[in-house]
Amino acid sequence: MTVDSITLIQPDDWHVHLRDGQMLKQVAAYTARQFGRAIIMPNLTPPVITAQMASEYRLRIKQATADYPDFEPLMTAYLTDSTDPVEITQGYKAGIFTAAKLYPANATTNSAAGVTDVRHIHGVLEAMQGIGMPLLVHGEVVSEDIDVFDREAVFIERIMDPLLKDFPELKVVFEHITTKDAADFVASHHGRLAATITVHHLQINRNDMLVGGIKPHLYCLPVAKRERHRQALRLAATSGSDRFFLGTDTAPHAVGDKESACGCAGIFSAPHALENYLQVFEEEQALDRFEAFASLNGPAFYGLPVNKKTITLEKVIQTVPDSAGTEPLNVQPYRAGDILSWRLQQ
Ligand SMILES: NC(=O)N[C@@H](CC(=O)O)C(=O)O
Ligand SMILES: [Zn+2]
Ligand SMILES: [Zn+2]
Repeated sequence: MTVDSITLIQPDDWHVHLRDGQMLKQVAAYTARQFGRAIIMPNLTPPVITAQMASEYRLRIKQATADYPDFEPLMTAYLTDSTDPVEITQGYKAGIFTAAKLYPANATTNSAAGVTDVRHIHGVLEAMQGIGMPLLVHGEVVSEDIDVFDREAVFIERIMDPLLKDFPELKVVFEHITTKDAADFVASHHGRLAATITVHHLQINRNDMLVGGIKPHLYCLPVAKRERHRQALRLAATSGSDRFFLGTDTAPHAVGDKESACGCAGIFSAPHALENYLQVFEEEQALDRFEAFASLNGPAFYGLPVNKKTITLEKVIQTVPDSAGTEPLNVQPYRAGDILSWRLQQ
């Protein structure tokens, strides 16, 4: 049976980098036009560490998305070695913070101020566990002796597994998983562990990034892995398990910073995120499971209501534009120039 349109409860994006200043102004609407809510990552310079900083940043996002007044940014706190548990819990209780983000120091973009050892934040995690505040984790070790393709799998045994044992009631989201190891770990864990899966990790493997010339616009962290991992992620996303949900990790960097001798990590996937995810579910013959992944599992995990609106995607082809924004901060959308088979009705 062919389907030519699909209507579902409006999805949320549980992992988004909107940046700030001019970049925020030029990328925010791409997220707001599709999603009801978005978990906003705090890795700005300087990072968002206080409730005051988060509420000011939230206002700037609301201004940048004024055309979509119903769009709700959900703010996160950037954890450092010296984060005060009181700051985090008060921010959560005041409704400013929805979650807190653990970046292992130097694991990814703007993570220099991240956590050097999880022991330093045990007090914060204890407090978060007590109030049901989710911990979002960039799950990669940073040890120089660990190959970059193994950093997520090693993180599971060295950090994630002990952390979950130390805090059995803590809600944890393993962000942007890229390996079969992580998908299996989440699926088999009986506690409050979930994972976001990006659309690019469902669509590309490391060959796409490296064969026939290096593609800087497909470089992100965690880096895309072997084909067997991509297949495992597709199985997990379409499995019907409520522990996997949509998180694009859209991470815009100016073209000049991507096409560089030392290019930044991050894929700007916001513009056609839903169309690409839907294509994956169609290819996996799992269209009937898309709404749970995109619109139901995330709110259930976070303890939030589902969105009231619905959206419709139609079987209409469209070409992804080559560029967004203005120089020198112009960005290249994921799959620029490709023809997509679905289109979000506006
Ligand atoms: N995903 C990325 O490759 N980059 C993100 C940071 C992150 O999510 O790790 C960014 O902020 O650019
Ligand atoms: Zn990350
Ligand atoms: Zn991210």
